[in-house]
Amino acid sequence: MDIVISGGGTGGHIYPALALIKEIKRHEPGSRVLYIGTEKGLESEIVPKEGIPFESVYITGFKRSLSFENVKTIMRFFKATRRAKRLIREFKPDVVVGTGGYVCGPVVYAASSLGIPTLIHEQNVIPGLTNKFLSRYADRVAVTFSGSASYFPQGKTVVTGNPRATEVAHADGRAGLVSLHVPSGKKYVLIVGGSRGAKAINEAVIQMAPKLCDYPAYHFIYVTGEVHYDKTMEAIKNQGGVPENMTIRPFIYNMPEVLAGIDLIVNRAGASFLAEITALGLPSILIPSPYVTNNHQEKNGRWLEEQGASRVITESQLNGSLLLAEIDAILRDSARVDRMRQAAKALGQPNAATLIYKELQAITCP
Ligand SMILES: CC(=O)N[C@H]1[C@@H](OP(=O)(O)OP(=O)(O)OC[C@H]2O[C@@H](n3ccc(=O)[nH]c3=O)[C@H](O)[C@@H]2O)O[C@H](CO)[C@@H](O)[C@@H]1O
Repeated sequence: MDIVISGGGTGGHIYPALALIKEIKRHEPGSRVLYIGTEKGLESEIVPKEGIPFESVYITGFKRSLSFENVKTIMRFFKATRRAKRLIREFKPDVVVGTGGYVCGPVVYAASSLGIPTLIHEQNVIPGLTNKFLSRYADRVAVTFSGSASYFPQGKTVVTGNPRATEVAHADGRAGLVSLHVPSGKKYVLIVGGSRGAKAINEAVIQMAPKLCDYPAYHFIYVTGEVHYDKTMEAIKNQGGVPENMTIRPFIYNMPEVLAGIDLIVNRAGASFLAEITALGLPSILIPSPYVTNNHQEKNGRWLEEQGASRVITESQLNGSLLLAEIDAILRDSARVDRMRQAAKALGQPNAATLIYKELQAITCP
């Protein structure tokens, strides 16, 4: 199955695409793949690192308020569609897939107008603008949560889960910990602010860093986000240095393995991470980003909290002492950890990638 795939801006749209590529290649090793993204998005860095051919189009997102920029965006959309059509005609795929982010707009629209089968994937409970627009043209809409099916046309919408869940469910946790050179026999806490890092979480971690030596049974793996790394390191060093029980990274490229090895995650509430957490049955403390469309991260996070899988802390409540106290309260209580694990696992959809692959087969060989 030869596939053109597009998804971008942040990791939450890119990693589901990469997971789906892995699944297709597992079934059909000879498949050819072309990834179309933007130069500005994280995909221009992540995708070539995976050895996947990458082409870009130039496109920006719509502003929700009235703005002249939107007129420019429409012009860019038509130009990007023309380029996407050229790339698709040259590549001749069997199917074109979009995994969200505005770059999918011109790519999936171009494919549909060329008569090529298309599928889009939605990660969040509340869908993004691009996917809502594309759902009119796509042959299939694969959603992660049954709750989002009502936003899309009936008859072509299927609940599959997020393909990244499948990848994470098969990961080797021991290899993840070894790759980070962390000491053995600890309880491991991963702190990460989504795929780009989060200033508010970084500030809380800087506050709690000097107190971590009081918790020698725990090892903290802390991901700052690429753009925040230098400043955060400087702040931690100015307070007496990196604690012995802390490992700091700007970004983790083997995240599935690392997630499979840890005991607790502190994170934003982005949908791809949540698919991963639930596939593994991992207890979590979630600090939803308040800066996203329709406050959708809080809805994602509260959904897990209601099921008993997570503890949600809002950004306005967040500080270093509260975060450290919550981490300790969960890890000290093994019965609570077990309950959270089971609740998370019950929400996981580890066969998501296979379900989407079957949908792709159905639309390419109707
Ligand atoms: C600010 C913003 O618009 N955020 C959105 C974005 O979040 P964001 O891009 O942060 O997405 P998620 O938190 O959902 O997923 C991040 C992905 O990046 C991976 N990862 C992250 C850090 C790292 O060091 N290494 C690594 O591999 C994770 O394993 C995961 O697969 O897309 C999500 C859709 O999925 C949405 O729900 C979020 O609201």
